[in-house]
Amino acid sequence: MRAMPEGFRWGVATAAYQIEGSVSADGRGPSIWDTFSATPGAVRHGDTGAIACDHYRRWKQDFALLSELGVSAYRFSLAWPRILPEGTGQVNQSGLDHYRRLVDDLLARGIEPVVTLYHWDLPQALQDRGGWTNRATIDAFARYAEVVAEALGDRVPRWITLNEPWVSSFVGYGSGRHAPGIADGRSALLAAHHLLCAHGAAVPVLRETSGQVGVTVNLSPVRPVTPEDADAARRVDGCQNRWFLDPLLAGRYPEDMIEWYGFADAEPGDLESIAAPLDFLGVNYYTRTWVASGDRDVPHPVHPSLDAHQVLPEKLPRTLMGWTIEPDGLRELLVRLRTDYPGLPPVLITENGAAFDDYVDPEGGVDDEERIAFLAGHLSALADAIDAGVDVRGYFCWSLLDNFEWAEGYGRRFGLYHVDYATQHRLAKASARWYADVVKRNGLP
Ligand SMILES: OC[C@@H]1[C@@H](O)[C@H](O)[C@@H](O)c2[nH]c(CCc3ccccc3)c[n+]21
Repeated sequence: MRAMPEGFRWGVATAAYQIEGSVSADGRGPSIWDTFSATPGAVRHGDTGAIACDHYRRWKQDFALLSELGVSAYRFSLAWPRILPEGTGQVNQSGLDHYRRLVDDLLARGIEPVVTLYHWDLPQALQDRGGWTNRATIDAFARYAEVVAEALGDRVPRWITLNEPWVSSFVGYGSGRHAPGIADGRSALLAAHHLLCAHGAAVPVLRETSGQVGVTVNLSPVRPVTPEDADAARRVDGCQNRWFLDPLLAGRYPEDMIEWYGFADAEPGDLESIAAPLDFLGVNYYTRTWVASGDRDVPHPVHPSLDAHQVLPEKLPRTLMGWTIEPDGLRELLVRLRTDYPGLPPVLITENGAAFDDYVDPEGGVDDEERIAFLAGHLSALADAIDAGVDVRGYFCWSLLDNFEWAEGYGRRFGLYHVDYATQHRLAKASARWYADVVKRNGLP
């Protein structure tokens, strides 16, 4: 038995654009993901979030699944375009009312709402003015945080300002593989900086509420495939991990990367604002990053697209996303955080999970043993990190439901519950029953 500490929070996570659907209902405005997914070739099979899991209408049944799992917390995101359809200006009360209902139902179930303000669905109207490359978007985000704090501030116990600023900036503005589909290195750096500044502007606003405040970053330990790749690996670590951890936790950008990028867009006061004290750090972990520079160095300044540099050692098992299955990477990254960042606040694992080729068998079940093994391995590694002294307060499995997996569309299933998109029927996979037992025991059997 690997028991987690007393009071450990067990949860599952989702995000608005990936599950809600109803993209034009009740005054919602368009987001950059509505625009991007409607762009031919942008998303596999031309999939979009227009319907998704129809959660905007089926949320009450889905919340019954949370009670079935017995989770003590549920992480989800608010759709900025439902609350401020133009990104700024007029507030849409219907949008706020929807999320008030969700939060109140969770509280009535004894489930802690952990609310992400921004999980990639920037209002298109803001992107029309440059989006995250426009410094004005910082103020727009701060105003959005004020509107949300006023509406929900008395009943949300934990706020997450941003989900994964690295993906929003380097994948959305650097590689172009995510919305808004821009492939420009300098835009990626500007977007990353303004996202961090937006986080810094929102922290004091959310601190006025009764809730704790944090931010979620995706972290991945970086390994060189051969010793000759060590420099390239250090740069990928600098881009993917340190470019966000250093400002957030130490109030500075990493020197080696400032030089590598020639970055000079921080204004006086920015870094102090970004480094606002956090009540917790959200960490999303999925895999290690393997880097082979080969005859090319890490391209300047964008994070190498995963295909070009993710030369995966053949011997390692992979998920359907092509990501290596490396549970010990979770322990490794948490111990590194504790070692390298003295200011590290308590940690929440705000995402961990995997996509496998789920199959509904003739008896109507999904016996996803690979997912159970994946989760068990990562929870064991998490227990090792906690035994090593890392202060981890909770774990959120990605995801409650199969959902819209961004550029991969619906072809990649991460859910504990299988979704038949033709009927919207939810079906508990074997992993859902397994996870419910882990939650009940407060640890691995
Ligand atoms: O890909 C699974 C999940 C997404 O569905 C979540 O919305 C997102 O927060 C999330 N982040 C990561 C790791 C970073 C990453 C995201 C997308 C593409 C490549 C790497 C994996 N996931």
